[in-house]
Amino acid sequence: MRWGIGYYGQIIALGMFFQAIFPQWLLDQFRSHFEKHIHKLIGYVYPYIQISFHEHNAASFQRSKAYALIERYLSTNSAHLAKRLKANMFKDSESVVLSLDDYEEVTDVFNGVTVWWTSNKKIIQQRAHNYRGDCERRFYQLTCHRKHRDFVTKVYIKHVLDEGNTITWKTRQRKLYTNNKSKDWYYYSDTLWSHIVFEHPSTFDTLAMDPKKKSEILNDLLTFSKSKDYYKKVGKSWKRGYLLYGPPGTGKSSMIAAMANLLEYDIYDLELASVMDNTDLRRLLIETSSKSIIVIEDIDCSLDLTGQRKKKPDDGNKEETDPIKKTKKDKKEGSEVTLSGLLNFIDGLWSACGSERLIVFTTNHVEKLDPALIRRGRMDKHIEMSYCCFETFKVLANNYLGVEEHELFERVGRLLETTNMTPADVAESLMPKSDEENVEICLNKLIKSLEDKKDASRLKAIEDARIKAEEEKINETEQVISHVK
Ligand SMILES: Nc1ncnc2c1ncn2[C@@H]1O[C@H](COP(=O)(O)OP(=O)(O)OP(=O)(O)O)[C@@H](O)[C@H]1O
Repeated sequence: MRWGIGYYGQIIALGMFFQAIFPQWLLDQFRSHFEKHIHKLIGYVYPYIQISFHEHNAASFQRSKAYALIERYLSTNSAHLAKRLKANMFKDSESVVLSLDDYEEVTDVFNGVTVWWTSNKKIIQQRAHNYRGDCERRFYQLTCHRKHRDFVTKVYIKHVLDEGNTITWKTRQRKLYTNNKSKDWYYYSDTLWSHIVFEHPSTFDTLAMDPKKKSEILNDLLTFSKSKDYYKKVGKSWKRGYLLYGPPGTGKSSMIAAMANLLEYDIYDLELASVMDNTDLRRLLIETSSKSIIVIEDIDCSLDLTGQRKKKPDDGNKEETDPIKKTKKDKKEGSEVTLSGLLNFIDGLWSACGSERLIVFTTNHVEKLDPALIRRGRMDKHIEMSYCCFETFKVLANNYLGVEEHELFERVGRLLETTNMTPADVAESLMPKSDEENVEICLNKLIKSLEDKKDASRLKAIEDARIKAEEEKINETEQVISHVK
């Protein structure tokens, strides 16, 4: 006798097996087939797809970054929107943004693909224990043809967000920061820097200096700003030091403003005299942002050769009566920034926090600076801002009087060859002081002040020579007397 499930048993088992597998398989087959056809069918009737970008993140209620970038992109790239600038303009803290009216459509064409944007809103009823009310949810809706789905989701949206980022960066208001705050600020604020909007009009066009030198600096700056990968490749942090030196009024501050305007950087004007100690200096550094210029003006007045901080003349002996302020003042006077602290600030480990940064020192007396402070690698480029030469004068004449040529130019040129006058003084003479002062009057004013200066320096040279001769005579007489004795 044989034991087993038998012929019928085998068939039933097989049946049960297929029943277990097939329904699912069949259903899956059917669904995928069916869905494909349904999509095709919808595609024939309505061949477009829509993608929404909500203003607020549902979970955190924070404003969505993508929404803000799309807003920037649409407001700048839509000629249609630009036309009705007056209608929908509102000013946020940073810059002007144009918004799209509800349900208004804007068409955008990118690489031959057309998409349509609309601004929309949804009213949602909210019910919390103690709150009941409607809440408005705004969103942008992007419509495109179904066949461009991949291109739109993978390429176009990335393009919109990148452009939005660039526009945001370009249209933002730049800032001028300072660490020199009123004393009370220290008690009420956690931030080390205070700022105002930076709106200096100086540019490389208005900057008067030798054109060859100017274009060299311009190229240097532009190359720096595009060298992210290069700095990474050579293992250097992405920063560059500039030392600007020359007599007062030769345009050092104007140069810094022109640099900031060219690269669209913020400026951190660091006043070393207000920094308590090296730790404070490091904290200030950490709080600076990328794409910025850190400036220390008149560096020779802040540190002496031994690296000790100089006391401000008006620090004085005034007795502080307010006990809180007294403690603070005592603390400030007891602290100091050292040369090594400053060197660490420029190229120590901490200086690598943040990137794309320029560090600029200015001084009227380059010879007084410690060589360690200005060696290449720390201050990569040394720029001398000098007295006005003929080329410099031509830029100033164009800026202040709007002339490129004049018969008096030759005379001015000859005088500038023999007389040291700063661009600030030249600019002052060239600036018309009333409506009656025309080009000729202004140029004659400049010639007069150049001649006066030349005479004054000649007289000074004669006087110096006389004093020197007298001193030599006295020395000689003293030597003769001592010899006779
Ligand atoms: N090279 C220049 N090009 C254009 N304008 C200049 C130049 N130099 C000076 N000026 C004019 O003179 C004024 C003073 O110049 P600026 O403050 O830039 O000089 P500075 O060298 O920084 O002086 P200081 O050493 O005293 O700070 C500026 O407002 C500017 O109008």
